[in-house]
Amino acid sequence: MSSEPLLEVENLTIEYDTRQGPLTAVSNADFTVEDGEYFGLVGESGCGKSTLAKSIIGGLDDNGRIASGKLKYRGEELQDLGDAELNEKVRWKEIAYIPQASMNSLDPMQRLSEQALEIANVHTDLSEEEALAQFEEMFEVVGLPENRIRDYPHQFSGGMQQRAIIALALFLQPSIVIADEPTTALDVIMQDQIFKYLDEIRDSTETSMILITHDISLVFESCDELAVMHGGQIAETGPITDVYDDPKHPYSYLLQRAFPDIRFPDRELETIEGTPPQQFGDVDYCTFANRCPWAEEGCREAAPPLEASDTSADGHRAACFRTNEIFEQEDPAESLAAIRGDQS
Ligand SMILES: Nc1ncnc2c1ncn2[C@@H]1O[C@H](COP(=O)(O)OP(=O)(O)OP(=O)(O)O)[C@@H](O)[C@H]1O
Repeated sequence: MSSEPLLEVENLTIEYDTRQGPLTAVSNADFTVEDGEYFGLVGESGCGKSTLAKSIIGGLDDNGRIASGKLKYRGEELQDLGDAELNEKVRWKEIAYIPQASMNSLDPMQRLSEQALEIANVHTDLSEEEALAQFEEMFEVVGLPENRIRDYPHQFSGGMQQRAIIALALFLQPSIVIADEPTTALDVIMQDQIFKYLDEIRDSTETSMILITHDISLVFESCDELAVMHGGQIAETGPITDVYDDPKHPYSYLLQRAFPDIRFPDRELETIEGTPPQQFGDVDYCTFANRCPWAEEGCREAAPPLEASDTSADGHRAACFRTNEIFEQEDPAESLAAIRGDQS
């Protein structure tokens, strides 16, 4: 096995051409996903999560492009590869992408087995028999009866369809599955079940997962590492336990307090005022500054580097000029209450 990290996102900037000029959807994103790791990419709607995910498999919309930076899969640079090369080298076999609203991506006219064979034909030399045997195996991993691979999508419930899609993504045994909001269309019970199966997949395969969601508590429950995105920038990244116990960026601190936490059942949930902004042109400022209770003028004058703070653990980095003051010298809850008190 190669000693290179599985996936490296290096200072990646992605732009869309729009009528108002180039929109910077992802700005200098930087993180690494290792073999077998479950990595959460989290942030509110519009933060750039899907754009980043799509760029990894070369699936950006026609008006989107990687403006700078690198994407490396086991050390090999992907950002300049064309469609044919990406198809041959990485898609499905190495990196599988489950898009948002993926239930609509199943072809209603085709049996699941036929959809699996189509993927296998394009991306592998497997015989029909081998491909179907592999698909049956994955049906079992996701908790579906293997004798139902020849069913049509409409013969499955919504949750079963979602599992069938995960089985399709897994069946060529990729090294990474990127799952973009895999459970948003499902009810809470189904969501729980899907996450239970994702856990089982972790135990029975070596697949890494990039789980994209707006729900930071889901990521805390199911991932090893995470990156919190805001306005196209990575606000904070690191091991789950460190970010959970010791957030170093105001956005992840507030986002964490916007979701229920079993440690603090009586705590009031935070609302984060405003919405993530759209950025045009160079993003040489902190995109959270206009929503951040702690922001100062300097936060609007330069983009803070994503770096370790004075006391952060290995691999734990945040992009905030004020992190040491807010999280080391003060108690963030007290200083937040004081700021809010002053403002009211
Ligand atoms: N094809 C496009 N053309 C122009 N702008 C786009 C395009 N696709 C996305 N954007 C913009 O890029 C930014 C990031 O969008 P993206 O879909 O990546 O965010 P997201 O965090 O995945 O949100 P969601 O969870 O709602 O999908 C947003 O401002 C969005 O409006």
